[in-house]
Amino acid sequence: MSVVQEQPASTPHPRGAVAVEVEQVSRVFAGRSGDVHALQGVDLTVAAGEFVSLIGPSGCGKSTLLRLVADLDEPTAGTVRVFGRSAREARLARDYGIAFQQAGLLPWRTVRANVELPLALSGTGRAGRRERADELLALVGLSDFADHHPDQLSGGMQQRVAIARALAVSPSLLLMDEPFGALDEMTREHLQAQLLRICAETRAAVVFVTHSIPEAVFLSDRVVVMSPRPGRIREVVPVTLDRSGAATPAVGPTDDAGDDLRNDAAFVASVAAVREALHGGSATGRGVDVR
Ligand SMILES: Nc1ncnc2c1ncn2[C@@H]1O[C@H](COP(=O)(O)OP(=O)(O)OP(=O)(O)O)[C@@H](O)[C@H]1O
Repeated sequence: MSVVQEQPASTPHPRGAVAVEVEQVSRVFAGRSGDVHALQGVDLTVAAGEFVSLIGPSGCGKSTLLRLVADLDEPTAGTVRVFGRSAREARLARDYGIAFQQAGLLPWRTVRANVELPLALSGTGRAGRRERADELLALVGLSDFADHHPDQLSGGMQQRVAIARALAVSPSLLLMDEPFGALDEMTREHLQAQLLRICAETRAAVVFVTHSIPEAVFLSDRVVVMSPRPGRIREVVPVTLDRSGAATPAVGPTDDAGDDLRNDAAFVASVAAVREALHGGSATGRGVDVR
């Protein structure tokens, strides 16, 4: 996992207002039976502090796009910039935190030591690391497992550790690929609310891949709807919701404010708009596995 330099949480990134700029990006993979056009001519700009979800049918290139932003892969054509830098420079400058589908934890380190790792790399002292790691483990509900090793945890718990680790140094940009995919519904909704709160506090920009329309709408300022392969942006659905209630810390074990938001007419309308964008209008919408 990449990690980020510690920056004052409330200060905008020094490189200006654009977190991610993807211009005319294509990615072609050499497959056994010919080229696979995963992405074609994709343009996307994510502002600093903006939450953008990518949604679309399986294989439409969502993860590929995220991996290009993270410099885990290179575009066949086009450019990717992160806070004004190339994706490579941004990775080396540790401009972002990553939480991907596979937790990618280090098996020989305890849960706490995994969360502390990015803090150690950014030079945080021992006491500070421990305090921050314990705070994040409490946030994801894993305080009792700090001294366990990853293989003693369920898949969903491992994912929560990876999320805590991605948040460790309050990144200006979070890249998340179905981070809540393996979680039960209650934990998932709880972590969605926590993520909103964290983003409100840190003003981090987020690029978030999901298969869940309600999840995308709950979290996002804009939902980017992609078309089946070759992945292109079919439509960008703006979401305007008052999330101030949902982003405040829950007092009990449930996130009632999040429930209120999900019952809001504006939420229901946005879910319908994204669903329409995904399924509407063309035969290519068939076979979409998005919930
Ligand atoms: N390294 C690779 N080599 C060859 N083909 C690849 C590679 N990575 C991705 N692909 C292909 O590119 C296409 C897009 O894959 P990608 O994983 O980005 O889709 P996705 O939208 O994230 O899918 P899902 O929702 O199922 O996770 C798929 O057809 C996939 O098989």
